[in-house]
Amino acid sequence: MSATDNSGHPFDDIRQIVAAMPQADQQAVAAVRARNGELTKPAGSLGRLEWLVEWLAAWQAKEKPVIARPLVAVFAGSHGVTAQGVSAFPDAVNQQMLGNFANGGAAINQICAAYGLGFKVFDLAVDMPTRDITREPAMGDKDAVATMAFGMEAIAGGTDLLGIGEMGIGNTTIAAAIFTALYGGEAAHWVGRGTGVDDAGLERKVAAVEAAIALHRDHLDDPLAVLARLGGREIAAMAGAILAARSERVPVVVDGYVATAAAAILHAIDPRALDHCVFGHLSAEGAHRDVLERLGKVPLLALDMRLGEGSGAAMAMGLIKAAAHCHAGMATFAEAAVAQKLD
Ligand SMILES: O=C(O)c1ccc[n+]([C@@H]2O[C@H](COP(=O)([O-])O)[C@@H](O)[C@H]2O)c1
Ligand SMILES: Cc1cc2nc[nH]c2cc1C
Repeated sequence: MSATDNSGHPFDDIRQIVAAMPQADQQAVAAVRARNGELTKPAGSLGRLEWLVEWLAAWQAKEKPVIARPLVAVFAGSHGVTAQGVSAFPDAVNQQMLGNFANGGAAINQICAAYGLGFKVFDLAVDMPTRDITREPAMGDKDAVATMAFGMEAIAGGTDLLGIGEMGIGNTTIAAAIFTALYGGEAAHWVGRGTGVDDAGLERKVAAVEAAIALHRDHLDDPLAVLARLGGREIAAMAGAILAARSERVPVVVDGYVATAAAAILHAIDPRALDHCVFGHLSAEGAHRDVLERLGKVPLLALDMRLGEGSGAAMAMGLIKAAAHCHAGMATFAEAAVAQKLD
């Protein structure tokens, strides 16, 4: 199925892919549970690590899940809304950080190196910002769908665990606008300090989100219209990548507040759309906890991180790898001649 068919409204293609999503493989989950009961540890003693292996098995449809080619995909975009003075950093940082990623100098390079994770960057035309959402739709509907299709390429090289992250000065304002559109409430509830704006910057962010919601209010019923009107290209691409991963049964680890905005768009289309996703960490961006509760997700880590660039997802991928290793490599009680629990 292609996301760029010419027939009908461009959003129809995305809805078709969502409607055709595969579901969890319960047989693989049952096999993991059975082996888990034999391994040399008290039942349940690896806590959520045990659940993580069930989750991997459910989506990989494998009785022994493998993480041989983990990949962190980082999507970079630029935002016209920065004209409203909503970030502590200039737009130029986007291009400069692309250079830093390529040279191995960013935090994400080091986390990937530490945990043996592949790393790929997708440049969503950082030299061509989306339009300022306080004045115009960020993108046309076709652009948004084409950008989702580009994001779907993230898994083209093959991966068995996909981390989703982003880079985009101004995109915590974009994420806050998306959450305000999806969930309602005061803009101030969804706005945080991002890269570290001062109080005046925070006020400008709230004003920008309020202006964007007022301008686009008659067009925010459809989550894909929310994505096109308010979203950045990297957010559309992340939504595409998460959806493509589902179609190919690749488990996904979502990064922080901004990446969660992409996931929330899919969840608003179909609440089952994130069943193949875990959330790597609880971002320091204040409203992340509220969003994760709405998505019914418990973050794996809480490290007060607020960097983006897939860093929180990558940290969690290290522990997911360890969970898979325990399951695959531990001895059973019989193999190790260890006495079982007393009855
Ligand atoms: O996703 C998060 O939790 C997060 C929280 C704070 C900042 N960021 C990163 O910081 C940039 C956006 O911050 P800002 O202040 O420019 O909106 C962007 O590059 C994000 O990757 C990301
Ligand atoms: C330096 C810098 C690095 C980043 N990585 C992700 N977002 C970022 C924002 C800034 C400002």
